[in-house]
Amino acid sequence: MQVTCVTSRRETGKSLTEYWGFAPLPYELELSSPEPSAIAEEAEVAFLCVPHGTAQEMAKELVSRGLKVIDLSADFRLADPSVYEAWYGVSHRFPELLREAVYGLSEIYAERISKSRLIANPGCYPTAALLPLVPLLNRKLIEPRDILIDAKSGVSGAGRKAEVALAFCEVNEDFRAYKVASHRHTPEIEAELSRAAGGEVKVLFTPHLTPMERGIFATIYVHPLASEKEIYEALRDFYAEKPFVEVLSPGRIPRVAEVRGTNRCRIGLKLDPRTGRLILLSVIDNLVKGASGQAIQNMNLMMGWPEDLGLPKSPVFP
Ligand SMILES: NC(=O)C1=CN([C@@H]2O[C@H](COP(=O)(O)OP(=O)(O)OC[C@H]3O[C@@H](n4cnc5c(N)ncnc54)[C@H](OP(=O)(O)O)[C@@H]3O)[C@@H](O)[C@H]2O)C=CC1
Ligand SMILES: CC(=O)N[C@@H](CCC(=O)OP(=O)(O)O)C(=O)O
Repeated sequence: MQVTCVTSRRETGKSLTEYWGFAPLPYELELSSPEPSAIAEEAEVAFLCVPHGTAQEMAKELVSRGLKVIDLSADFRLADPSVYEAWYGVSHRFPELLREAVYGLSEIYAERISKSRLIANPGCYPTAALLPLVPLLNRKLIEPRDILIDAKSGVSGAGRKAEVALAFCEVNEDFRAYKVASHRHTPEIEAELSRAAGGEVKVLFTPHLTPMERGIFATIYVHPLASEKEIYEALRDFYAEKPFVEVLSPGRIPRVAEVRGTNRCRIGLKLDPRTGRLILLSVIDNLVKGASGQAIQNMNLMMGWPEDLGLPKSPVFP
């Protein structure tokens, strides 16, 4: 794969290495403005890393010019345009394209992704929550009611733009919940869980911001319908052939440091015998499995390449 075009409206004309010193050298690319016709001349695949509402227009332009598109925004994640409008405050202008888009949760929809030209890359919190829950709901090993998702994210989850609430002194040594009972990832999680359960599923989802650069830790409380051992074996077997999802033996608790910089999702589980609840613990790197890593995994699937091509599996520690 060769990167042929990187866009930015504000930094147009700067060399990529001047703007972003981490790019591998030598790299002669110059940042250009996001012009679909110019992008289409240079590329076969496009990753859209622009805000919600902006991506839909770009996706339409690029798909109609024959490109495969992986959209990292939420514009094609919610199948129902009225749900999208209710949560994102903008209408969907391309409902036909929305119907065609495939939700890019790689491990669950690999087959459909490989045949699609437009992928809705999942949100970071939904990726962490859905990977443990979808196979269990699908196999009726947990109840589809009273699912509580308590999730914590590093600050890079909010993007790179400057914002007072995300400045060092605001975030460091703090820990806060936000968008309580109103986060826009709730309908995304519910839509996928409902599909897996074959009926409507509602969840309580509370996101938190932690003073980490990257990482998501989701603690999920469910009512089990099978023993801890059966649930563990079902998850382990489901992901046995999947290169990036690792299911830990019951009682082994994953850490975000174990997935930092990788495309891994690590899942732990433990039954609380006192309450009868099962606790699922899921960790990902929000920027990799929660965003660009899963986007590359989806490109690999779309191109018919090995799924793990170019993707990091080992974390850097300490
Ligand atoms: N951070 C994360 O963990 C995750 C992010 N995402 C999603 O990925 C996308 C990118 O996120 P992230 O990189 O974090 O966000 P940033 O805010 O860091 O970057 C947004 C980018 O979009 C460009 N942009 C902004 N407005 C427009 C516009 N109207 N037209 C064209 N380009 C525009 C900006 O460049 P310029 O203004 O120079 O054009 C900038 O490069 C978003 O949709 C986000 O929701 C998905 C999963 C995880
Ligand atoms: C810490 C933080 O602010 N996180 C972001 C989620 C980022 C993400 O993955 O979601 P999208 O792709 O849907 O933007 C938030 O809560 O909005």
